[in-house]
Amino acid sequence: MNQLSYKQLIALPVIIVILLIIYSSYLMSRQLEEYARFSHQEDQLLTLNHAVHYLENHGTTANIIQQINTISQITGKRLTLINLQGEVLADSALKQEEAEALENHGQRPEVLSVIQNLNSIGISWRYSNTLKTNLLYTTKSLQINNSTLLLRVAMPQTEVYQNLSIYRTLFYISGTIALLIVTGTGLLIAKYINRRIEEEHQVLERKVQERTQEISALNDISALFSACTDYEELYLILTSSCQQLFPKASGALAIYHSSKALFTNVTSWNLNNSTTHHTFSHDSCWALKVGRPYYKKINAIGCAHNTDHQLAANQLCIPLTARGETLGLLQLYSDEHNYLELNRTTLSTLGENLSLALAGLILLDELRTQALHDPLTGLFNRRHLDEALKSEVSPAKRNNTQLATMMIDADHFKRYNDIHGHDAGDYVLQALSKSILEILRSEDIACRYGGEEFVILLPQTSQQDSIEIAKRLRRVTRNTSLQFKGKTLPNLSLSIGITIFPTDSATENNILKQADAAMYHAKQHGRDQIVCYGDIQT
Ligand SMILES: Nc1nc2c(ncn2[C@@H]2O[C@H](COP(=O)(O)OP(=O)(O)OP(=O)(O)O)[C@@H](O)[C@H]2O)c(=O)[nH]1
Repeated sequence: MNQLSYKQLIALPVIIVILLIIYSSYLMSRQLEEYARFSHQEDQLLTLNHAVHYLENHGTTANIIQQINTISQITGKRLTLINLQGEVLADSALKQEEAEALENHGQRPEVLSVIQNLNSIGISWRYSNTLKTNLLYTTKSLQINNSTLLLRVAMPQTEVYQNLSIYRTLFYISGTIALLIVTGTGLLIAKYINRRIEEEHQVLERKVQERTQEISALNDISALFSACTDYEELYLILTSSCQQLFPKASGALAIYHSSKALFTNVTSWNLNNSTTHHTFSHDSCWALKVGRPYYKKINAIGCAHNTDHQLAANQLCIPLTARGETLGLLQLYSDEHNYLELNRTTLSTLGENLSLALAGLILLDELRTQALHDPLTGLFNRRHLDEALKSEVSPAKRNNTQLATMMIDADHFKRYNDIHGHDAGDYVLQALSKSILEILRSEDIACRYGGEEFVILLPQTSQQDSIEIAKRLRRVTRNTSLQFKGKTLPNLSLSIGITIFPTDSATENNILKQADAAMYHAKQHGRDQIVCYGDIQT
């Protein structure tokens, strides 16, 4: 629908106001006429009363006609003296002989009513045949020298209408002024409303534009999030996006470590560096406790994890969850009044996108772990061993250090399975893997090579040191008590082959062959022993 102009908007109310004014003018005019007639009648009755009173006190039969004429001159009204038979005795508007020649007034309504009741006052608005004009007649009885007479006062109605026309003129002038004021005010109000609507419209348009830009920016961020292949990339995009989209806010991202049941800040922006690496528990955040975003206004209760930013006016914590699991916490701080509140929807959407991205990375991690690990023992698998060999040989070559490779095989494992069952075999392989991990350093790499065979890469390790490690492993394996389904299982013996790069002239391609050859040699010579490839070559 086309927008109406403010003139169109006020046209209908103005027409209604004008009609109302015309109608009320008509009513008012009638009221004014009533009022004018009433006030003139009152005025005339006052004159009549005064005249009667005066004549009763000062009038005599001899001077009555003169008195009437005098009063008429003073008041400007016509006075007529009539007897109870209706005969006119005197009239201030006529000569005495003309007055006496007048027809009997006994049937005039204002006279007749007083003749019938001497205490009453006769009033009549009518046409005067004598004066040829409309008059207001009022009549009252009076006592002069013990005789009862009637005094009639008359006044032309033209006076009434003169006053009425003054009243009307005043009314129309004030009405026109009022109409002009009302119309002018209406126009101004309509103009003001129209301007406000226009402003509101512009504000809305601006908001829609901003929201569209925000949505587009969020889409871009979401696309970048989903393209991330590692956490560092994700943190970088989050930090730069938040700084760009919400320049008046600072913030941090914490990741949940289920193993420790703790959150650790992994990145932050516009905050001091101590925020990153800050660790806190689930209970120290209201958002985590209630399971939905928590917005803290100024002076409200803040979260306990927010130790450095307790003074920030506003704080918004958004739990990051996916498939019902808590993955992390997005924290935002701002000293700008209402800033976070105004951007809450966008920040929540950002939080949702971030949750999805984190869930994607966790899944990717799980897939990577599955792809590179052996499901039974949790050690690296053969695929990872190939990669690890390449990445360990290079630094050994570059730094001229030794890389020890150990091939471990459980002795007579087939028999073990046959006697104690496949499940017990699995259990023993898991126990052996645990023992291997226990004796290794963090930089060592343990892999399940296949079946009951294991390979360990020991960077920067000499033959002597690797023999010590192998001995320790055999000792631990021998001494570990194996309890399975209420039974104590016998311990395994191990045959271990060792080769040292580059001492044993091994190359990247034959390290495993040499370790296998040494292990095979151990098998051939009675099992349960450690053989170094270098020793069987000499
Ligand atoms: N329980 C269990 N057994 C496995 C697994 N992988 C391989 N094996 C068994 O390990 C046994 C290996 O047998 P062999 O290669 O003959 O070797 P061995 O019996 O250990 O004899 P030597 O190596 O000569 O001492 C086979 O019976 C396989 O079935 C596994 O994941 N779990």
